[in-house]
Amino acid sequence: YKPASTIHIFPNFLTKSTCSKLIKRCESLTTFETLNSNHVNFQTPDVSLLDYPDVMEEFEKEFRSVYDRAREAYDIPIKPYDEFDDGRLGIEGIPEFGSEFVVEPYSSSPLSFLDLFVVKYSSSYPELLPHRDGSLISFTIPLSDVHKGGGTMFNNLDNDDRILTYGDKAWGEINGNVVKGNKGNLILHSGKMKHAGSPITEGERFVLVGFINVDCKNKGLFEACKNYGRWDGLEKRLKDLKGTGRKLSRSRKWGNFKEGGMRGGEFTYNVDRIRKGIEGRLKDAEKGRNETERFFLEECNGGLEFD
Ligand SMILES: O=C(O)CCC(=O)C(=O)O
Ligand SMILES: [Fe+2]
Repeated sequence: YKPASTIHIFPNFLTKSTCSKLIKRCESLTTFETLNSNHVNFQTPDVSLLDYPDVMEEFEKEFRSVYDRAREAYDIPIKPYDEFDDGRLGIEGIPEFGSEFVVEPYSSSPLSFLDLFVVKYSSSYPELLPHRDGSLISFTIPLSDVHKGGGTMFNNLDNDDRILTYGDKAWGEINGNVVKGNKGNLILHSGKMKHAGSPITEGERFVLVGFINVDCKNKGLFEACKNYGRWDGLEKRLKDLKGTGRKLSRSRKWGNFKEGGMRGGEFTYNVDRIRKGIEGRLKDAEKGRNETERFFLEECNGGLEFD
């Protein structure tokens, strides 16, 4: 494995015109005036593209190739979800929540978006404080470059040893511990490394941010991170939906949780059961049963190196 502390940069991942198109599209959907409460602890003025299937479709090719680059960067094999699923998460019909909440348990890719959103930083919201994401893998793609300051700060980045670029070396610049990639660059990093949105001092900064979920059998911490990260958002969505008669389902296409109607092969989520599953995963991970688990435990899950 490459160290989880490596920041992977793919220059010119999106063309400049795709970046502008995406900003325009988002501005037609929101004024970016309110904070997105889906991100429980670190809210940003953003629009979640997962709520807009037509946008997901319009940029499908680009979004899908994020998965390809993530697999390349983190050596993630392509396998159907069924092969990984050992059933321990306990997704099955349990009456507690009634049939109000349903999910589709299968996904054809080990990767899926926990969230995918465009943030707008401006004088009214110039920065995002240091945090870890719920996701094991996260990414940012700068969509604009007409601002001063900005960029993504990584707590423990004191030189560019941790940066791995692919192809074109002219990716942008590093100032202290702030990575300021050029417009359209894909910057992949572990969500478990502490990072922040560095303050902008002038102009506006649009950035596409994604939280990537990783499914992988018998890799305790993969699972722990996955479910731990998923928990906040899922719990919030369940709360919001309770009593409304609306349903929560898992989109087959993108593997993320979405509001939606009933589809074939669905199961009911039992919240306590999921919580138990998550706790079990975390315990397994703490025991460090195998090399992979130890690796992620030490390197990814808040080891001292990352504080
Ligand atoms: O603005 C950035 O570069 C980082 C954004 C971020 O970390 C997040 O939205 O979770
Ligand atoms: Fe983040």
